[in-house]
Amino acid sequence: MSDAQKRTAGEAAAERVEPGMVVGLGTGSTAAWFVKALAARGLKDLRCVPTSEATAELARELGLPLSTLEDTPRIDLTVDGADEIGPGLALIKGGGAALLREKLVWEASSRCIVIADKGKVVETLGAFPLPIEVIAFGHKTTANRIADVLADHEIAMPARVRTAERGLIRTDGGNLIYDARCGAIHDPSRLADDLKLITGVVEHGLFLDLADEAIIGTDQGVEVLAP
Ligand SMILES: O=C(CO)[C@H](O)[C@H](O)COP(=O)(O)O
Repeated sequence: MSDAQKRTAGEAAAERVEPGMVVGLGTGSTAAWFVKALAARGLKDLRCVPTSEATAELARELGLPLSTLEDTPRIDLTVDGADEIGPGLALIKGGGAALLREKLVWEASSRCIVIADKGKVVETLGAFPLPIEVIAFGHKTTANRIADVLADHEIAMPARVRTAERGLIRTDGGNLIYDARCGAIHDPSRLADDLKLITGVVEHGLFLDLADEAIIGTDQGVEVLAP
């Protein structure tokens, strides 16, 4: 993980924004570099839709004009980080627990750019634990059903609820996150569909067919990847 590479990617993505755009602001350390670089450009008439309370706070501090998905349901361009970038720009996201709002904003966007350091690019998704957002009510029952789906995908390890020192992590929406140590996800599309069918699962961190472009920061500059 290289913060310099994250910064390179974030700054390059900020150059893609034009005055007057509605911009989706991602969450995480790479997205934060984008937000800072965007604010530094001082573009006129932007409206920015943050994907988390943390990003909203950063954007507010930097003086970026904020909006909501309710007030601006169509977004021109979203720029966000990822935990893994696989073939076809299939992604794992949600390491920062913002996957639900992120996916809502991505899906409302005409164009999505994923930004990352070089270490995030993988041949097969799944080394990074797959985040699954779950309603707190009955979450242990939901976890059993998630385990059944994972077993059907030859993933033996049950997903684990995400905790911090103060107890269970809550998302901005008040839900819980389960992390599934998949190892390798051989059929991301089928796994995505199967997880979505579980009552109690709100969303999962597989972002498939959503990224239009990846800007990867390297020590030499940026690499641009297409799906
Ligand atoms: O999906 C995310 C948050 O939910 C982040 O984009 C992802 O975790 C990458 O974070 P970072 O840029 O800090 O490595």
